[in-house]
Amino acid sequence: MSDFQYDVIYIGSGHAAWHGALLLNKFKKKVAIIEKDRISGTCTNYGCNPKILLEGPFEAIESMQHYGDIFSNFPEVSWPKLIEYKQKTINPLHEDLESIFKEQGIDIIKGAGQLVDENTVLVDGKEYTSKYIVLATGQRSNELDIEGNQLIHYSADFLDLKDMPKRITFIGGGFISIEFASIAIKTGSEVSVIVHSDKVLKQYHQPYVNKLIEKLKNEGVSFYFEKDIKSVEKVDTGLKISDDNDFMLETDYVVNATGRIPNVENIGLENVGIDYDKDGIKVNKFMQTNFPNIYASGDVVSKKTPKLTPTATFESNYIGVNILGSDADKLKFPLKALKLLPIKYPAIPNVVYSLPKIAQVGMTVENAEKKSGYKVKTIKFGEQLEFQYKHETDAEMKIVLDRANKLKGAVIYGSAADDLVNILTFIIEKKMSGRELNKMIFAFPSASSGIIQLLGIHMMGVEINL
Ligand SMILES: Cc1cc2nc3c(=O)[nH]c(=O)nc-3n(C[C@H](O)[C@H](O)[C@H](O)COP(=O)(O)OP(=O)(O)OC[C@H]3O[C@@H](n4cnc5c(N)ncnc54)[C@H](O)[C@@H]3O)c2cc1C
Ligand SMILES: NC(=O)c1ccc[n+]([C@@H]2O[C@H](COP(=O)([O-])OP(=O)(O)OC[C@H]3O[C@@H](n4cnc5c(N)ncnc54)[C@H](O)[C@@H]3O)[C@@H](O)[C@H]2O)c1
Repeated sequence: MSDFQYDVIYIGSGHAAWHGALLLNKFKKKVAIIEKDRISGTCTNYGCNPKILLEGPFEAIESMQHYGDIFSNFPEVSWPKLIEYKQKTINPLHEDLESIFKEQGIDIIKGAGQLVDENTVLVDGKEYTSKYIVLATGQRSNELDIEGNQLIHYSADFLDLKDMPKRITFIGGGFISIEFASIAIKTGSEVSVIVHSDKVLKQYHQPYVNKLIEKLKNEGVSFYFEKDIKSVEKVDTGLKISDDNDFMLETDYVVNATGRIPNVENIGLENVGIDYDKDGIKVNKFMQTNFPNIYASGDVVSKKTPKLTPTATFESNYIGVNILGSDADKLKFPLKALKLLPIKYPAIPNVVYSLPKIAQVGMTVENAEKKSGYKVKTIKFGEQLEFQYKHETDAEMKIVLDRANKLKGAVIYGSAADDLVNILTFIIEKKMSGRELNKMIFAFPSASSGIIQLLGIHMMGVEINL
């Protein structure tokens, strides 16, 4: 053991931290996690987990609706009871994880951590020293510098709303607005989405995004494009949202979902001289900051890679293995293979958890259409596999194949897009051929088996127009 109290200190306890912390702890490293809020970070407490829990009952009803008049009545969701259920299920998670970390021998230090020098972190007036430090402070909701800012709420507030307001408005056209609008409209609330530009979900295949927007509009969501909101004001009948021109909308509740910004302030970056920019902390290809013993991980990193839970987890494991150094030889493949090699991300699937979902992985259709040597095929599996795919007839996907008919990318529109995209990610990563895919046996009937079969036929280079 060195002169330091710890081998590794993590500032932040989200996915970018705890996966690596557990790994290092397993290899007898002395580890501490500093956290100023709930242990386990945004995804567990205020993000992915509560969101998917709230979406579940509405998705179940929507899948019943695909059966047309087979059902004569549809159940009604009690939002207050759903929130109670969410609180009962999600609220204990941070304590459960805290207990697990402590049982494993990881020290949990509650409070805001701030670097004092390259080996010292200050928490509530007490200093802790460590050989390595991992900065994993994540992001927070962007605030709009507009009049009436104090009347605006954020994603975490929405996920804890005891009663759904009669009228609710989301500002922003990204993941959070679209996912939450998909839920809110199902509760009978009057839902509006105000968008800065002329597009929503810019990074996704726009024909599928437009299909989703049309569906949401049909359900009653109002979209207002190219609006630059300048004020929110309390009026007798609710809240008035305005821009600098003549746009005005009355609502009861406003959610600002205009993006998230990295938590780089007040963590002592200046005390040490750690480089950062508006997108986060700068790192090299080994996830090290400009101080080799200080790493940054997850959402707080300035990176082109999507800021998601799986990428934060991947980085956390990668950093853990690199810190382990020689101990990494004891690790099993593939973690061992990461040791001291520059970080290399595999294909990263990403999903909009709207109703229905849109998922993308690998090369986009747009890029494939610009480059030579790639073809784009459309598989209308909702129509072609009507009963297997639970009567969701407008579900479909577009696949990108290279000259050898290997799968390079895909975009999926449909309620099972999240699971399907994982299968397609596997096929892309394993560079499977159509022949290899067709040699395998999959359970039948299932939504995925039929889709894989259609995919396999395309990957054999067979032109099909079913
Ligand atoms: C509403 C919502 C839905 C989302 N849905 C998805 C999804 O479906 N799929 C997906 O992949 N991603 C989703 N995300 C993104 C995902 O939550 C993040 O990518 C992920 O949480 C990043 O992990 P992290 O550890 O880098 O940061 P975080 O989980 O944000 O953890 C950072 C932690 O650091 C703590 N901290 C900050 N400063 C200090 C300090 N000075 N001292 C001590 N502690 C500090 C914070 O309190 C926080 O707990 C969603 C995000 C939101 C907001
Ligand atoms: N399913 C998922 O994986 C998922 C779900 C939710 C959140 N997230 C993560 O959380 C992040 C934050 O989500 P988000 O929806 O807040 O951000 P986002 O980056 O997805 O979208 C932000 C939206 O706000 C708009 N905008 C920016 N400034 C604006 C302004 N001044 N006025 C009006 N609109 C403005 C942008 O044009 C964009 O449409 C995501 O980027 C993602 O990393 C992921």
